[in-house]
Amino acid sequence: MTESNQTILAGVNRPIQIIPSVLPADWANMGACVKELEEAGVDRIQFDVMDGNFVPNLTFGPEMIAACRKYCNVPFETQLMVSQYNCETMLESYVNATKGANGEPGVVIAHAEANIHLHRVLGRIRDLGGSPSVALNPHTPFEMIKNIMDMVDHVLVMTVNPGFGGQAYIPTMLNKIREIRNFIIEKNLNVDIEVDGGIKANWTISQCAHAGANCFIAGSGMFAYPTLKEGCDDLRKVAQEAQKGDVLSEPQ
Ligand SMILES: O=C(CO)[C@@H](O)[C@H](O)COP(=O)(O)O
Repeated sequence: MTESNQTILAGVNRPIQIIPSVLPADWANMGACVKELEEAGVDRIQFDVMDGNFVPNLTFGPEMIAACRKYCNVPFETQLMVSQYNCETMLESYVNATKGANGEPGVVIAHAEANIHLHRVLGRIRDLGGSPSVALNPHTPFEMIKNIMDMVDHVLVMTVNPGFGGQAYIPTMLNKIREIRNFIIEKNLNVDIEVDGGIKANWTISQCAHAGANCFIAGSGMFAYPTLKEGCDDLRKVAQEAQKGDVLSEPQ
C-alpha cells in the first residue's frame, strides 16, 4: 500500500454504526422487537419498504414504522424499494414516520434506479425535515449519483439485489465502496457509506469496513444470534477491528 493510500484509509474511519433490518423479525411483535434492538445497543433500525413493483416482494408502509416509535428512541431509517410514483407521493409520510422521538430527522433512502428525478426527491426529503440518502443496486455504477453527492447524508451500496432477506453477499461491490470512499474524501463530504445484503460478523463486514463503509445493515446476520445483543456486539467488533487493519479474508 502506498503512503498516500494509507492516509486516505486513515481519513475515512467514520464511526461504525450497526443497523439491523427488521425483515427477519416477528412482525406480529414489532414493538417488542424494536425495544429489544434498542436494548441491544444498535445505532439505527432499518425498515425495508417494498411495493411489489420496484421489487417483487411486498412489506409494510409508513403507518407500521410510525407505530414502532412509541416502543424505542433509536433513530429509524427506511429504504424505499418502491417505484417513482410510490416514492414521490408518499415522501412526507415516510419522513414523518422515521422522525425521532424529539422530531430529529430520520433517514429516508431513495433508490437511484427508481427515481428519474432523483435530485428533486432528495431535495424534498431535506425540505420536509428528513435526512436524504441514496441507494444503488449492485449493477448501478457510482457515476450515476456523482452529481447529487452534495445533497445526501448516506450512500447505500446494495450488496445483494433488493427484495429479499437472506441472500448471498456479492463481493465485487468492494470496488464501488472504495470509489465512493475516495470521492467523499477528495470532495471533503460529510457522507456515510452504508452496505446492505448478506452482511454477517465475518469476512463480509470486515472487508466492507476496510474498503470504507461504516454503516452496516444486517438482517439474517443479526437475527441468527441467540440474543440481538450478541449479534450487535459481534458485528461491531469485527467491523472495528477491520478499520484498525485486522481484516478477515474470504474463505477459499
Ligand atoms: O434491503 C434488503 C433486501 O432488499 C436488506 O435490508 C436485507 O433485508 C438484508 O437482509 P440480510 O441480507 O442481511 O438477511
